[in-house]
Order: sequence, then C-alpha cells, then structure tokens
Amino acid sequence: MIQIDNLSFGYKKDKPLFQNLNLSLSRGHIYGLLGKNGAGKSTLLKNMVGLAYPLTGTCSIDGINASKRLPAVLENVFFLPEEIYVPALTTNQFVSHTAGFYLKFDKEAFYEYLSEFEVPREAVLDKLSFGQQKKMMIAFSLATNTDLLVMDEPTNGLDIPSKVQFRKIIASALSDDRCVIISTHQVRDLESLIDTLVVVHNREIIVNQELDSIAERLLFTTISSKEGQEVLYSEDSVRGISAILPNPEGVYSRVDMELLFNALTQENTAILSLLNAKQLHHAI
Ligand SMILES: Nc1ncnc2c1ncn2[C@@H]1O[C@H](COP(=O)(O)OP(=O)(O)OP(=O)(O)O)[C@@H](O)[C@H]1O
Repeated sequence: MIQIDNLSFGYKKDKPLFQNLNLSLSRGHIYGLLGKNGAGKSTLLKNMVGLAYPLTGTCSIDGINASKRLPAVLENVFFLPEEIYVPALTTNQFVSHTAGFYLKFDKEAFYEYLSEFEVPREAVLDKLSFGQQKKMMIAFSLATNTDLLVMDEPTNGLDIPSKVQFRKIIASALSDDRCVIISTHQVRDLESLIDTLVVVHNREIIVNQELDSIAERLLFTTISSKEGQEVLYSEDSVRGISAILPNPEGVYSRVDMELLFNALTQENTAILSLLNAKQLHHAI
C-alpha cells in the first residue's frame, strides 16, 4: 500500500533527516513506528501522506506519488497528527462538515466509538478536555474507514483506561483492506496491538519486521544469572534479569518491545544482524 523508495528528506538541505530510506507497508497490518524523540517519526509520516515533500526519492500510496495529493488518493487516507485543533462545533456538526470527504465514513460506528471512549456526543468540541478531543478525533479517524490510517502519537494525552480502550477499538477496526500505522515513543502503548514493528533510528529504518518473525529469531526471557548464557542484551528488573537471547530452537516467547527497542537504539549489532538475517537455521 505504501512504498517509499530512496527517500531523502531534510527541513534544511544541508541537514538531512533521512537519506536513501526504503520502506514498504502492506494492507492487513497494524504497524508500530517507534523511534526516540526527534528520530523523525512525524516527519516520515508526513512524507508518507504527502504533507512533506522528499528532497529526492518518492513516497507512493497504491502506486501514486503522495506528493501529488490527488483527491482520489486523499479520500482514502486519514492522517491524525499529534497536535490536533478542533473547531467550535458539536460532534454532529463536525460530522456533517467533514465526513463527506470520506466515501466510506460510517456514522453509526463513529458514535459507537465515541460512547466506548465515554466522550459525550452532544459536546461542543473545543469545550472538551484535550484527552476527550483526542479520543473524538481517534473515533472519527477510525469511522472514516479509509484504507490508509496514519496516527501520530495518538495515545499522548490519553489516560490509562482510554489507552486500553484505544487498543481494543483499533484492533476491532482492522480489516484485510486496511493499513494502520501508529507512531509513538511510548513503546508500552503499542503492546498487544501492533503486529509489525518499524524502528527509525539514526536516519534509517533499522527494523521492519513482524513480531512473529522477531519471536522466531530472539528469545525474550527472565534469568537469574547471565553465567553460561549467550545474552545479547539485558536489563536488571525486579523479577531478575530481563534478557534477549538468540533463539536457535525457535522457542516461542512474547516480544518485550521495550527491551528490544532499548537494545536497538543502543545499536546492539548482534540483535540487528539476527533480525536482519535472511535465512533462519532452526535446530530440528
Ligand atoms: N517544521 C520543521 N522545521 C524544521 N525542523 C523540524 C520541523 N519539524 C521537525 N523538525 C526537526 O526534525 C527532527 C525530527 O522531528 P520529528 O518531529 O519528525 O521527530 P519525532 O520522532 O516525531 O519526535 P517526537 O517523538 O519528539 O514527536 C527534529 O530534530 C525536529 O526538531
């Protein structure tokens, strides 16, 4: 659905943020785009949806260059920015002014999402709290039913129950036709929600891999001692030592995204090369 070829981008020509970046994202997935503050997540998302223009290279949506901003493409794309500004309208007025841009908008689903998020449906939007405004916009973005849904830090400003609701609602709104991309620097917010991890670091995409494939290559476990173990990365925790080990026998474990993210952003080359190795050689 999204194809990025040799993207180079910088807000200033002499300060590139990305150089020759390549990325391909498909329908039927929920991608988590992770990167440290300032890594360029928002900028990458803006390039994807045609709100920032590559210096060289292309970003295309279903084969059409996103920079062209063609209405036929945009009616099937929803981008929820990190900072939102809502007008002084009721939800109903907002829907009647805006939903027409999205051919597959589902009004019933919108009000269902609103009630799941406990946002009052009669409210005037600019009188809602920031978290409520964000939840209203998340509900709207899901109800557009666009094939491409891009959300920049959607969980910022949400309280803990709302983050749980968010994960539930997004999971229910995924279909085989839809490609959902969610960026965050709060790794835990994406746990049990995304199926594919994309990590941007040092101007590059260092990982773009399904969690199942990561779990095949790496073993996430808690150990009491590192003695005699081939530990690739570890952090002390209250329960012992949280560790990432190689997984030659293909034992299943749940990917600890926070641990993995910390290892990757500390440029753990052993983990990077295991993840990016083409072939797996599991013992039988
Ligand atoms: N409009 C702009 N003009 C100039 N520089 C910008 C602009 N927007 C972002 N930048 C710079 O580009 C870099 C990447 O910013 P970006 O917002 O894409 O990062 P991010 O990974 O989304 O960060 P965060 O997690 O803090 O939201 C930062 O150094 C930022 O200062």
